[in-house]
Amino acid sequence: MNSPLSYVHPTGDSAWGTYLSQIDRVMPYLGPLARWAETLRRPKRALIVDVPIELDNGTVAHHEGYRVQHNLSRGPGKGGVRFHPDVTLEEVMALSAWMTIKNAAVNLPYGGAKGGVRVDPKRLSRGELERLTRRYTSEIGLLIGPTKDIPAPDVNTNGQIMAWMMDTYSVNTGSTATGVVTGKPVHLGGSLGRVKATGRGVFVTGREAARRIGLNLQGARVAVQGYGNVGGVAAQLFAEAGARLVAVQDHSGTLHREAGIDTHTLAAHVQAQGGVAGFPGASPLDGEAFWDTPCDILIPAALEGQISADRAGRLQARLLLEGANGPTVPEGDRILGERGVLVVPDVICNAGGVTVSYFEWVQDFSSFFWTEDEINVRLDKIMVDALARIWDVADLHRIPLRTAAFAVACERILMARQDRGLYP
Ligand SMILES: NC(=O)C1=CN([C@@H]2O[C@H](COP(=O)(O)OP(=O)(O)OC[C@H]3O[C@@H](n4cnc5c(N)ncnc54)[C@H](OP(=O)(O)O)[C@@H]3O)[C@@H](O)[C@H]2O)C=CC1
Ligand SMILES: O=C(O)CCC(=O)C(=O)O
Repeated sequence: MNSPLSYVHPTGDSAWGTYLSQIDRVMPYLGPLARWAETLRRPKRALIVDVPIELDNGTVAHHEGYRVQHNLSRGPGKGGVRFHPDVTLEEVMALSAWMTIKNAAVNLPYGGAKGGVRVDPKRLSRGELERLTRRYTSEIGLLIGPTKDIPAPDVNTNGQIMAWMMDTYSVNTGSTATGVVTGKPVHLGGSLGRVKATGRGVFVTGREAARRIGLNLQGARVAVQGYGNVGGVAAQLFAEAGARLVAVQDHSGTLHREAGIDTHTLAAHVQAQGGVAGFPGASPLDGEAFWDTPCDILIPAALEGQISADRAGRLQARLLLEGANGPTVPEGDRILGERGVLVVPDVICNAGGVTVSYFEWVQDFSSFFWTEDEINVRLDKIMVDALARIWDVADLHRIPLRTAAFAVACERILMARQDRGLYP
C-alpha cells in the first residue's frame, strides 16, 4: 500500500502497530466480511487542536490535544480522555480503535473514540487544569455531543474534569447536556457505580477466568501495576474475595509483601502522598523485579507496552488480566501463549467502565436513575455473558481469547458497515 499517511505503516511496538497486528491476526476468522476490514485499519476522523491556557504566573502555555473517532458504524463515538505528557496522535488512534473493538465485544451501541492532551496535569494548579479542560472541550466541540461522541475519564482525568467538560459544552450550546460526557459526579447526572466499574469489570472477568482454569481466589497472590482508578479498585475487590496483594508498582515505586498488602490503607496512602512509595506496610522492591514476583494473577493497570517479550518470558502468573489498554506488545503476547499464561485481553477485561458509562448515558436520556445494586448486577451479567461468548469462539477455533474477542467484535462492526453501505 502506498500511502502518505504515516499511520498506515507504524514502526516498532507502538500502540497503533500493536493494534494493527491484532487486526492481522483476526483476518482468517472474518469470512466474507474480511472485504470490509480495511476500514478498521484507518481512523474515520482525527482532530488535532491547540489548547492555549494562561498559567497562574501570567505566561501562556500551548498544549497539543486530540480527539479521534476511529469507527462510528455501530453508534456514536465513545471513549475516554487522557491527560499525560507522553500522549501522541498515534497513541490516541490506537486507544480509539481499541474502544471500537471493546464496545462491540460487549455489544454496546457505540463506535470507538478517544481523546487526549499532551500535558502533565500534576504540574498544573486547579485553576490551570480547569482552564485547560474547558479550552480543550471547546476545541473538540466540533465533534462531541450526546448523540455524536461521548467522552469519559481515562488516565489522569476524573469526575471533576467531566463536570467541567459537561458545563463547557452546555454553555457553548445553550443547553444542559448531561449526556455529552460520562463519569460525571453523581449529583450532576453521573451514575452510581461508575467510579469502581472498570476495576469491578477486571475483577468479574478475572473471577470467571480463574473459575474456568481451576484457580482458587482464596489465597491467590495478585500483583498490580498502577494503583489508580482501575488497579486500586481491582486490587481491593480481589482482596475482598480472599486473594492477597503481594506486589504493586506505580511511577513512584514498587512494593512487595508476601503476606499481603492492606489494599485500603494503601489506597489512603496513595491518596495522601500521590503514589505508593513510602508506604510503611510493605518493603520496597527494585522496579524491574516486579515482573519476576511469584504470583498467580498479574494485573497491568497503567499504560501501554509494559509487557515486552523479555517480561513475558519471565513473569510468573498463570492469569494475566489486562486492566490497562494495550499493555502487551505482540511478541510478548505470543510468548505468553507459548508459556500457557491465560491472557484476558483489555477489550473485554477493562470493558466494565464503558459498560457503566453506557448505563449513565441511558439514565441521563431518561432522567431516571438506578440503584447501585441494579448497576452492579447488570454489569456482572454483561461481563459474564460477553466473556462466555468469547470463550466459546476461542474454544471453537483453538485461538487465544484476544483473537476470539476481536473475531466477535469485528463481525458485529463489519456487519454494520456492510448493511449501512458506503455512500451518504
Ligand atoms: N478509568 C477508566 O474507566 C478506564 C481506564 N482504562 C485503562 O486503565 C489504565 C489505567 O487507567 P486509570 O486507572 O483510569 O488511570 P489513573 O490515572 O487513575 O491511574 C494510572 C496509574 O498508573 C500508574 N502509572 C502510570 N505510568 C506508569 C508507569 N510507567 N509505571 C508504573 N505505573 C504507572 C499511575 O501512577 P503514577 O500516578 O505514579 O504515575 C497510576 O497509579 C489505562 O491504560 C487506561 O486507559 C481502561 C478502561 C477504563
Ligand atoms: O467510559 C468510557 O466511555 C470509556 C472508558 C475508556 O476510555 C476505556 O474503556 O478505555
